[in-house]
Amino acid sequence: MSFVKFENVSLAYAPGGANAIEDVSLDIREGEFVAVVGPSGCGKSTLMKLVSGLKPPSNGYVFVDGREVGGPLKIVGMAFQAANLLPWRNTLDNVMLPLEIVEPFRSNLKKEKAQYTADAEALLARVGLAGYGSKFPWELSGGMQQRASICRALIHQPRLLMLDEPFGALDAFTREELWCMLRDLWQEKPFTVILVTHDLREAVFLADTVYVMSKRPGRILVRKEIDLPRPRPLDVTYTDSFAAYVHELRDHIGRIRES
Ligand SMILES: Nc1ncnc2c1ncn2[C@@H]1O[C@H](COP(=O)(O)OP(=O)(O)OP(=O)(O)O)[C@@H](O)[C@H]1O
Repeated sequence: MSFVKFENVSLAYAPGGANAIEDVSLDIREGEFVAVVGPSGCGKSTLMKLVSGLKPPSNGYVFVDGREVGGPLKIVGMAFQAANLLPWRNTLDNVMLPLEIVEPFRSNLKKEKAQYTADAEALLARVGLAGYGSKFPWELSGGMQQRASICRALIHQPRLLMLDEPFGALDAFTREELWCMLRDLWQEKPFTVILVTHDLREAVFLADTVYVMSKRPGRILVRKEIDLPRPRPLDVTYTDSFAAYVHELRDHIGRIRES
């Protein structure tokens, strides 16, 4: 049974205008780690907006957890390329923000404040930010801000984590560190992930399944299962089988760009 299901979904931002994505069908099972790659403007972020209920489809149906999506979903956590931490809140208060918004946490906040704070501190420690809760975003490096942003996306234990190029602005070493952080968080307690990325190595290292989208209007051209054993150490990125997956995906993208 699929957890996220698209049935022949198209979306035109302007009524009657050109489609941003067209006739997209896909099935994602609960706990699956999916990466979506494709040329710039192919509709990857549009796909995210449809899953999270921020945009309704112009045609077709989007289902999450067996129900048609009809508005913003609370079982979703999101993180983007910019960490977007609120500068006037310290790191701990940034991480705890969803608990002030999402039910049932919001109603229980006063009663459970101590427990929620302990949970947020444990999550920060889990990603290497123990002791940084009282620091403000501008006192953290870019990689630390992004770690905190992922903690904020996960604090309300969403069943679906949506990541839109979360590591795109980071240097190569920090990026690889954060791949491992995400791998470990997911491995420990698998939630469903949809990761939009331009980085094919990132997609192959992290995902169970990689979808390749065409140029606008975005369609799903390829669905590739990544059959590398888990847990995946970073060293797997130096193996021939890893390189073969990356080359195959690069060939698809190359052909799309030429077409
Ligand atoms: N709010 C909007 N109004 C009108 N058109 C939009 C809107 N958002 C996106 N588009 C258009 O829809 C298409 C898909 O955009 P989208 O942001 O989903 O692509 P993307 O694959 O995420 O791009 P990138 O890789 O550059 O981030 C683009 O042609 C874009 O111009």
